[in-house]
Amino acid sequence: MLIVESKGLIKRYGNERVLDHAELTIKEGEIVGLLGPNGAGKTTLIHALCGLVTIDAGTIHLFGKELTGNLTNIKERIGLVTQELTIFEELTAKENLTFFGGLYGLRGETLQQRIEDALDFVGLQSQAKKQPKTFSGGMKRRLNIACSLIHQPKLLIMDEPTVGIDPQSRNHILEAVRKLQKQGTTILYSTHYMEELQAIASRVVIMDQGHIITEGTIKDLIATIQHEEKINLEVAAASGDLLSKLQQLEGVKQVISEGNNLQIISRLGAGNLDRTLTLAKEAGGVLSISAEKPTLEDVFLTLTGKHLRDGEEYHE
Ligand SMILES: Nc1ncnc2c1ncn2[C@@H]1O[C@H](COP(=O)(O)OP(=O)(O)OP(=O)(O)O)[C@@H](O)[C@H]1O
Repeated sequence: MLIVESKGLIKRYGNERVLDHAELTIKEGEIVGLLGPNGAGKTTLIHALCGLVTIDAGTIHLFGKELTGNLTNIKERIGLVTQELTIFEELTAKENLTFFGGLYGLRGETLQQRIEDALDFVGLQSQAKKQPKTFSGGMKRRLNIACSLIHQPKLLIMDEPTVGIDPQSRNHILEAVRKLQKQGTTILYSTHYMEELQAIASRVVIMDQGHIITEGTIKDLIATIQHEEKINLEVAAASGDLLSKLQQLEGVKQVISEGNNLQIISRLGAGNLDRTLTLAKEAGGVLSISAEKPTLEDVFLTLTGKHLRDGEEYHE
């Protein structure tokens, strides 16, 4: 079953088309990664899917129903983790969850059980009675996620949930996302961090200038780009003779040397690792070697001509 189906979405701010025929489908049980450079329209798309911005044209179906008119029945099945924190700093973690649970009509024992489950899910059980103002940035983000899970949504939409957080909190969040998927939740996950998608996404959708420019599994996306293989080599002695022999290997496009560090760039599939190693050993020995395969970052760069935003330092 399709949980999300948007067709021909257009959203204008002034003369700018922020969404320009954005088409997105998400099947039940998928974790779909949403990637795009700054300003691509990801947050606008997410807000449109949650009914938070009105669209100028197009249709959105969630759980098979069109997102128009009375939305309560649809909205209660969605959880949104916003980019900005939506928790109350002066309330304890438990009081925050009680508040958000109350908004969904949860009461009594059910609410208490959900609060425990939500805290457990994000690894904050021991912090239940503490105020978020005493938390690290990562703990606040985890509480923010717990608040959006309290009503056990069938579709969870996460808009850059790990920006600027510590590695431990990031791992907690990725682990929680995997667990949610196993429990049957469908997830749309927007991020700038390729390695997160590598770890969790069933499928990746790349967005630029208001529309989806490509989508597929990470493996399939990488297979679509013609790329080079790179071998990085540190040798005992980078003689002119070695450089010229490496240059003559079949499929080698370029040999870049910087002291005893060499980078050999070959056509994809040239399979020069063994031959490179043999030549370097004959020339005096190899201190280190590594091979680089094309990554999702390369796909992104090829398609958009842009780098993703540099990863921020985390701050506590
Ligand atoms: N309320 C608004 N009024 C006017 N312009 C807006 C508004 N909201 C977004 N925009 C513009 O729409 C474009 C897309 O913004 P959006 O936040 O959807 O991008 P994004 O892909 O989520 O970017 P980021 O990765 O930086 O969060 C940007 O040019 C932004 O300035």
